[in-house]
Amino acid sequence: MERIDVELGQRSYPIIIQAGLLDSGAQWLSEINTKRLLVVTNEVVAPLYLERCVAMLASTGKTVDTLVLPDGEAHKTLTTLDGIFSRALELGLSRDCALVALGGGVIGDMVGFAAACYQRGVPFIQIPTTLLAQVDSSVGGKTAVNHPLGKNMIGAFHQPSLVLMDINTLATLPAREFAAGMAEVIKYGILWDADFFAWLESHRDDLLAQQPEALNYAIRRCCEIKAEVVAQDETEQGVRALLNLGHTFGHAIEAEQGYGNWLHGEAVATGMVQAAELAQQLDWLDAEAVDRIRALLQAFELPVSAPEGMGFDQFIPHMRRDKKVLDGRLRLILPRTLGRAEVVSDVTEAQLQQLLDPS
Ligand SMILES: NC(=O)c1ccc[n+]([C@@H]2O[C@H](COP(=O)([O-])OP(=O)(O)OC[C@H]3O[C@@H](n4cnc5c(N)ncnc54)[C@H](O)[C@@H]3O)[C@@H](O)[C@H]2O)c1
Ligand SMILES: O=C(O)C(=O)C[C@@H](O)[C@H](O)[C@H](O)COP(=O)(O)O
Ligand SMILES: [Zn+2]
Repeated sequence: MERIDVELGQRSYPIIIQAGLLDSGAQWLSEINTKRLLVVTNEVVAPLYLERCVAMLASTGKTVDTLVLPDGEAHKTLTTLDGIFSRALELGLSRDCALVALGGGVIGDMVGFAAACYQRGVPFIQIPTTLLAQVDSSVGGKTAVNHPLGKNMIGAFHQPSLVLMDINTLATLPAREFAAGMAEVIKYGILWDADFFAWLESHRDDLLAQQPEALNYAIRRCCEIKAEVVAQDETEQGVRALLNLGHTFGHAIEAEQGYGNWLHGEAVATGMVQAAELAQQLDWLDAEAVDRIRALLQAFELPVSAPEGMGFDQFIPHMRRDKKVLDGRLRLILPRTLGRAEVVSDVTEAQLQQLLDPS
């Protein structure tokens, strides 16, 4: 069992990583001061894990209700959120309830946002079941839904009270979703920890085979980094923006292609290569480092170039709406070297055009 604490004063919480936790996690609920839980999941995860999750939660003596949502990024909307509120109200849940997110990042982001809003805020618990959710989205309290004009545009910072990760749930994850999670894993190596990046390169085959020790280490290291960054800067006033490496380009791809057509991790993989290429253009990063980033992502069969037909004119309207824009200026996260990223606010549109419309 691994325990990592996200240190945020009164909003601190533990991340517990353990195989089998879906059945054995009840002890961690003792500090959640509520008698009623609403578990929200989706139609793919429900048949796999809902019954076991409910049995584990109910063994604490709490009353457990459920809600099963449609699956997919296209449903990460205000309309779906309204369904969560309706279910909670129909059940008569008051402020002393807690919501439980059982699923990937889409469920986690929506349930977290519902918890931030329902009766002006109730606690929530993350039980992430995708690699992406375990290494990234279940930690740190960014919650949101999408808007047709932009990713995660409507949301709130609302920290979970507990994160329970059962790595056994990854056994049922489709290969494409596993790869998408690896994009965010590789992100931490590029932006924060060069040794971790090198470890990922040298354990590539173990990770591709989903060898448990390698997977466990990768998940733990990502959670440690995310916990450290979030503890320093909960609401992205500074260092937390680095976790957005590749996302200005990536979110543009997701929105432009239609939510769900490119997976978040796939779009971020391409966005990180674009950020690395831009850093090379600025003489920050040498060609060898860019090649290493590209090669590691490609080893997991992640895309490393923009979708067909998507150039400067398609990227730029989305990029101008990015949440990091300040005073009308784009702020991009670029790798300075492998293992260190920085916020840059003086990239010109001409430089972006050179990157996005090559030839
Ligand atoms: N809040 C954050 O800090 C943060 C960080 C990164 C990403 N995100 C968000 O997370 C979302 C992406 O999350 P995701 O990649 O987990 O996608 P997802 O939630 O759509 O899950 C991927 C697919 O796997 C299915 N699934 C989930 N668990 C499974 C399991 N154990 N076995 C089989 N199938 C399973 C899901 O139903 C879905 O079809 C995006 O909306 C992204 O914006 C948020
Ligand atoms: O936790 C963060 O901070 C991140 O930026 C993590 C990202 O991987 C994640 O996709 C996040 O949801 C993006 O945030 P946004 O503010 O750009 O919507
Ligand atoms: Zn992300």
